[in-house]
Amino acid sequence: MTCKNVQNHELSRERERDLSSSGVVTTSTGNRSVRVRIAVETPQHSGVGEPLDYLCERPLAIGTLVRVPLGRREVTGVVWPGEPAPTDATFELRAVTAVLEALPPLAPAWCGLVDFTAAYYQRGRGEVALAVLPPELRKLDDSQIANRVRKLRSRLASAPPATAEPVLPTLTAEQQGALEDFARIGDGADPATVLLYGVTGSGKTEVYLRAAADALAAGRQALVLVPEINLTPQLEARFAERFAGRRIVSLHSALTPAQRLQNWLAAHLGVADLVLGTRLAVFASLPRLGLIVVDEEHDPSYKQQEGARYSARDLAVYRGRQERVPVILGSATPSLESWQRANGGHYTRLSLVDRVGGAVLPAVRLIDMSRQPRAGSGNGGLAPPLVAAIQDRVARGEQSLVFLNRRGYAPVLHCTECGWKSDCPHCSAWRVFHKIDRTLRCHHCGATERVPRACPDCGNLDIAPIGRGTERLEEQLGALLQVDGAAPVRIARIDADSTRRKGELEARLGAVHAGDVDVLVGTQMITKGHDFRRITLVAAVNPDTSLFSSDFRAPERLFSVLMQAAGRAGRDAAQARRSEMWVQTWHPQHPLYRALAAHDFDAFATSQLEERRMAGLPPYAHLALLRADAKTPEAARGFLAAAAEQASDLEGAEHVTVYPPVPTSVARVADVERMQMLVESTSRIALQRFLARWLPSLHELRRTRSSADERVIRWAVDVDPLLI
Ligand SMILES: Nc1ncnc2c1ncn2[C@@H]1O[C@H](COP(=O)(O)OP(=O)(O)OP(=O)(O)O)[C@@H](O)[C@H]1O
Ligand SMILES: [Zn+2]
Repeated sequence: MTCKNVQNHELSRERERDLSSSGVVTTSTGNRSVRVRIAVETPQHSGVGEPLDYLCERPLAIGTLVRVPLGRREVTGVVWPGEPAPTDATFELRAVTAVLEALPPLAPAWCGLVDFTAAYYQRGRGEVALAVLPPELRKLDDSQIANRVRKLRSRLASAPPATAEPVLPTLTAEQQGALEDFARIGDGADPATVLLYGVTGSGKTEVYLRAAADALAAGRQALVLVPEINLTPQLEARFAERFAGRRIVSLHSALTPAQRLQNWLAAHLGVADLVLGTRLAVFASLPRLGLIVVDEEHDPSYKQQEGARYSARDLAVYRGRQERVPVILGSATPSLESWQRANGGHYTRLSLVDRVGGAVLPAVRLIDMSRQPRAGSGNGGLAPPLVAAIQDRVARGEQSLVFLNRRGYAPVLHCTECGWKSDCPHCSAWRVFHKIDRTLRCHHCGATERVPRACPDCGNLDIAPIGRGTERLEEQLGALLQVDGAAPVRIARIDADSTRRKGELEARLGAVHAGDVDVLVGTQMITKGHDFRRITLVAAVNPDTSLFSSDFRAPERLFSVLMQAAGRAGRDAAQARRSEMWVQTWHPQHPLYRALAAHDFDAFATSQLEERRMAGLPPYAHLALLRADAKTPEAARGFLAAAAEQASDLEGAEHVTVYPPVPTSVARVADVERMQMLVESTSRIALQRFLARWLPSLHELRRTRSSADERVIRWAVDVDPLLI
């Protein structure tokens, strides 16, 4: 489809608005037809975000899926709420080609969620609607969908095998109290949003399970969101075990298109009782929705980073209010946004301050690296007391977890002779050395090359890695931990590289849970959510790198990652007292580490919120980022500057501040230069209104800047951006 076709359609809609009629027109063939408003997927750059009008022989229920012509293609669309534009009998609208009747219509509330998402994140409604439906729905015709529905229904005709009633653990007093409070506040006409603030290992999952059981018992469906479902097979298993007689489906991007459609259908038809999914599952169609849980609500992966850049956590809260369903946001380290809302009474805070079974949180040990032997003295940058402490654990048959948020062997290779470094020719970034397959890989554009035998600039044979990633850490630990005559130390590495093959992650986690691993090495993948039972030592070997980042959210993220990592140690009460969290740092006096050592989230959050308030940053101000990509930095900057110029003339401009364009943190990726411009307002509504006035004109601005040195490849807006 070309933009022109869309525009033509749009233009004719403009003309239609001038004329009114009963909504029934006579087409050239004499059939009486009604107008229907249909959301279709139009590309964002076309500037057409609103549903389009079509003709149909009969009225269609809101939420019905249809096939309609759009430009030269035929596409899937959804009958949308709202009045079609008044009719213009002289103009012939195009007709709906097919009605997908096998599928019950989507609920008006679902359309409302999409409407909100589109308006809030400044995208087209049709684009959002179609992007969040299973892609298969766009490909199948009515009889194929009917087939899928029939198969699903017949497969589910028999009730799931009834199994023995699961044995429920006796609730702790805190869990009991939280559930009672939850039931009480959930009873009112306006179900509450609850922030379940529970320290790591306090048994938040049990609270979710009970709340879900109540919703199911009341004949409702429960939606449980998790940050990354493939990281939490354990959670899936716990729900499956607890609700053995119920239908549980998962919704996440790792499913095959056919599975995703099937699971989505099970939710939409109301046959699934429980939906467990990642951020996209917030859009699941759930006719009997009765509860929404957002586990690890602080997790950055709830924010979509392309297309409509929505926050599934925030949409869950919106959806709960709209559908009058209680929402539980759970975390040991809530986002500062949620924490502040709880402080302000917008959310009800329920706290679990103790770990289950009397387990205590691990003692935090800050190792001052300036007092340790320097790297290069054979210790691989690992403090000798830490190595000794891990050795002790190995000898006692306990597990350790060593955390480093950088994969690969070394972040850069360099030539000791001429100073050459392994930069990426396409990005403003180094290419990472992966020893396992002797490649240099750019983690931004994916460019991969064999490691050169000699320096490409001077031919020197002596090229060496600088710094360390998880692959090297694994190698160093292997060398340092092995004691002569002792059994080999079993080290497992879990990161995106080591778990690329299907089943590999489950296998490695399984080995850890089974006790077949002594030391677990990995990236953030291993620090969140897992209920490890045998880990008594957690170490963060290089957390300082994010201490002085320019991103104002970096301290919040670091604190949360470290607290979550610490939370993997000592979860079994029997081992808790000898559990430790080690932090290698050059800044042991830093307030962030001090708060960590005291396990004092409240103190940390309070001081961060105060800093944010003084600096006028979220949650006290509201932000949007306008980004532009172009072949040259000048073109990207020029576009943003011109956009800022336009902004200054708009109504409501006095309520927002538009900052000058700056390069993004990695300014060039795959030969594309990226610039961004921050837009800020103390009022969320003022910002929303302003963006809605401003952004439509940028499509035109982009078209007019067409000369080779002015052209931008794309622009996009990110409302409530997480990464600045
Ligand atoms: N009432 C209970 N009685 C006995 N064991 C319990 C009870 N509640 C939870 N547990 C167990 O306590 C452990 C920790 O619970 P859970 O994993 O839910 O913690 P969490 O609060 O989600 O922690 P994290 O934030 O670290 O993920 C689990 O092994 C769980 O089975
Ligand atoms: Zn690159």
